[in-house]
Amino acid sequence: MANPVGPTPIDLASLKRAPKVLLHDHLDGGLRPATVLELAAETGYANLPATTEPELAAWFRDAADSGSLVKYLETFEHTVGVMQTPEALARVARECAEDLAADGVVYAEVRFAPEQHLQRGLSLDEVMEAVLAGFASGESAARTAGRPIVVRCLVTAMRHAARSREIAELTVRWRDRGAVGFDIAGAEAGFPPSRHLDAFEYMRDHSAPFTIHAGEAFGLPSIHEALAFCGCDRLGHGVRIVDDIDGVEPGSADFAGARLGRVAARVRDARIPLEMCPSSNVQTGAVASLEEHPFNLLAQLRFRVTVNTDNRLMSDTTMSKEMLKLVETFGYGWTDLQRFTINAMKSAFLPFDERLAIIDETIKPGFAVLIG
Ligand SMILES: O=c1[nH]cnc2c1ncn2[C@@H]1O[C@H](CO)[C@@H](O)[C@H]1O
Ligand SMILES: [Zn+2]
Repeated sequence: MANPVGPTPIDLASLKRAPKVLLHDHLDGGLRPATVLELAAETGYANLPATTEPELAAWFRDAADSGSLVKYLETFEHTVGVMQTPEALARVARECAEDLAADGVVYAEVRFAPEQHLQRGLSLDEVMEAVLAGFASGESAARTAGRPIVVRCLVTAMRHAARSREIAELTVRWRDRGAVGFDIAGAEAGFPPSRHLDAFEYMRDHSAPFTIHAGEAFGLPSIHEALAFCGCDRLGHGVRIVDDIDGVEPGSADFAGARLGRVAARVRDARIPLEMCPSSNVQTGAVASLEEHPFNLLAQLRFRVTVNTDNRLMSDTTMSKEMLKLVETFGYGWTDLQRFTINAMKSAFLPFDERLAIIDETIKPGFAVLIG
């Protein structure tokens, strides 16, 4: 129904009502601080760097604010450390679905690396079972609370390790039970995507999609490899694609003279989705500040940009907060936010008919109310 008084002002409360789509969110980067403390007590994890909820929340945010991806990733030791039992994994997954739904996310792909959750003897399949059961239970709690959400899982392999082929097989094994795609994550410099070619070949051989963290802490060659050698369907971050665009001054709003190199042109022409995570990129030093984030340049040049959280705990963020930051920095309105949201839904690893239904039945009507 149209809003008789025109567009709703954009603030955190109205953004929470907007139907949002999240493609890049790490399960082990989104725990509630209180849950980290409780799980540590329950499972006997003794290495937490703080003992109260506010101190722990601040510790994650400040430690992640390091300007270096490698240092940023060190904070995951403590979240992964408390996610080693089926009960803990299921609880974290359930709360993740509930928290996203409460923020107005209607579709989410949440990723994690099963190989990091074997410290207490679980098998890879037991880890998958616990996490997917947690998502299902979170979905049903959200439905009961009147905020329905669809949550699917992306299965990540760690790029410094050597289990990616096995993880790709795990993904395909679970694909009809909620695992919709595969990913590689972890430190990027020194660990190029081409180290994991056999995993990507396995995915392609099984007609199964994957995304690759590329162009975050390392430059254009990483993006080129991810596309040309590995054949990824989406790019995690991909911010360094800006290195292949000339003719625009950093921070300038004049995009008319932009010239795209071959890789950037390929990304735009093939409509390769970019999973952009603004706050995370500032924390890891991938960009110097939000003002200098290439999100707006890429959006204006009509790359298929999407808005994501990456790690809600480390960045003290939500989808609504990421959108608010973009609105405040670049002056976006509801129609821009709707475009980014539809970009994301079109790029999801969900079957086409299900994507279309969410766009037509949830996203467009939800934004229509706000646009007025
Ligand atoms: O922005 C990122 N870049 C690369 N790796 C990441 C990022 N955020 C999290 N992880 C890594 O992915 C693992 C599985 O979820 C996390 O444990 C963390 O090591
Ligand atoms: Zn990530």
